[in-house]
Amino acid sequence: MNQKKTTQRPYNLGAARVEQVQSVLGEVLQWAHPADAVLSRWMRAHPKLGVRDRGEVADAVFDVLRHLRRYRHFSESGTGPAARRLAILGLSAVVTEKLLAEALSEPEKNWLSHVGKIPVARLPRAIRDSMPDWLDERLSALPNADALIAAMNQPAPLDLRINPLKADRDEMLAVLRDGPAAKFNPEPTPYSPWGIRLQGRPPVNRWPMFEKGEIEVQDEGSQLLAALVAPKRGEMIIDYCAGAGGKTLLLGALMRSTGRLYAFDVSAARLARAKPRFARSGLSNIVPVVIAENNDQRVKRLRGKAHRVLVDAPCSGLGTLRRNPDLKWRQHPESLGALLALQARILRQAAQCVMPGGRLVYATCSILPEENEQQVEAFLAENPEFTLLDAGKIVADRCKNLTFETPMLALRPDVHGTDGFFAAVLERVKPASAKPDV
Ligand SMILES: C[S@@+](CC[C@H](N)C(=O)[O-])C[C@H]1O[C@@H](n2cnc3c(N)ncnc32)[C@H](O)[C@@H]1O
Repeated sequence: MNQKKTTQRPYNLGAARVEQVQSVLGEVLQWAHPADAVLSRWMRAHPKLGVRDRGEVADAVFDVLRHLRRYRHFSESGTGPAARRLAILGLSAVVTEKLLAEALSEPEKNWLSHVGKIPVARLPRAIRDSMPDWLDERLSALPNADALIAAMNQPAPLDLRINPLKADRDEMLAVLRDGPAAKFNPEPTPYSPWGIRLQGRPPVNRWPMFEKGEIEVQDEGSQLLAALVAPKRGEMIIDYCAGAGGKTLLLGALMRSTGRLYAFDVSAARLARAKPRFARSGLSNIVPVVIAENNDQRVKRLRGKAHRVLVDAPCSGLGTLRRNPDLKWRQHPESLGALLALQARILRQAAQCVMPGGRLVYATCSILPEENEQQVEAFLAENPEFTLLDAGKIVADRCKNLTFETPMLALRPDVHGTDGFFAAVLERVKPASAKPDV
């Protein structure tokens, strides 16, 4: 008998998992980089881990980020390194009790059982639902804040968008339901005519329909923004903050690859990431342009020329907490102040490109009024040649059952099941002389 083999301790998967999560948290909680970037780097450095291992580590890290304040409150009791206690709490939401028990000492087991009995509902909301005070205060001012915050603390499903140039939603749904995607339970999105919602963590970018440019990953809310821009064939459209091209792609397809669609951004790196997506999509009407922050000559040349200008503004991203829970810890009131000034500046610059009778669409993935309604109101006060149109009426054609209480589009995870998105459509009125005589 092999003596060595019988005396070797069996591999303790639970202990390994706690160490893995603790090690990722050690870096993520320094807030130097976005959590998904830290996780991707860590995964690349651990190529031998299987799909399930990766999934459990990522889920536990994201669970800690969602519930960080509550977990820190729980971690005030217990002993050992704080990051280990956080890792244990995150894993307790993700793996089986049996697996976790393999990793824990007796005092740790007792501590976990003790915190499991704390009546969470009696904790103050900012601790219970893990919001920094400044954000909890701002969210309190919104209608049904409890429901909104609770929904933002849930993981999001994965939304796909078909490329209307290359695919039909019903046919794609049938293909997905018939193949290996069936286990992710594909369903049509409730509002967007191009969306398919999946549950779980499907490896979409390895699917042939993704490689062929027939589908893209895009939250339903983001798809609805393209419906709101409502570009037509042959028009000249500017996507002023195109980034990695998420919205550009759908705008280009809605134009049936005709006309001209400028994809502007100040970040060459972001636009570079858009290029393979543009190539896969089969669109030939997109013109990517890296613009300068101020006094850009290309922008000047397009003064008064565009039918539609979309400003998908840099924002706090606080509408996307379901996917990016670290943002609530990485954003601060001071960074918000700088963003507000930048949004107002971009809006002013982009507005100059809109032709008389054309439209400016201002959008964010934030739920904070100062980035949204208040920006639009300030812009309208300074620019009386623009008027606010009714967003609900504009999307009604394409998106059934989508209504809003004000003329602006405001999507919420608790109400619409999308990320939090905001958009307003502003039309530049034609000067009186340009109107036909009656
Ligand atoms: C919300 S992201 C855009 C996301 C993109 N539209 C999409 O759907 O994937 C905002 C973008 O604004 C860009 N940006 C920041 N300052 C800008 C400026 N002054 N002019 C134009 N774009 C700017 C950022 O580089 C970033 O890519």
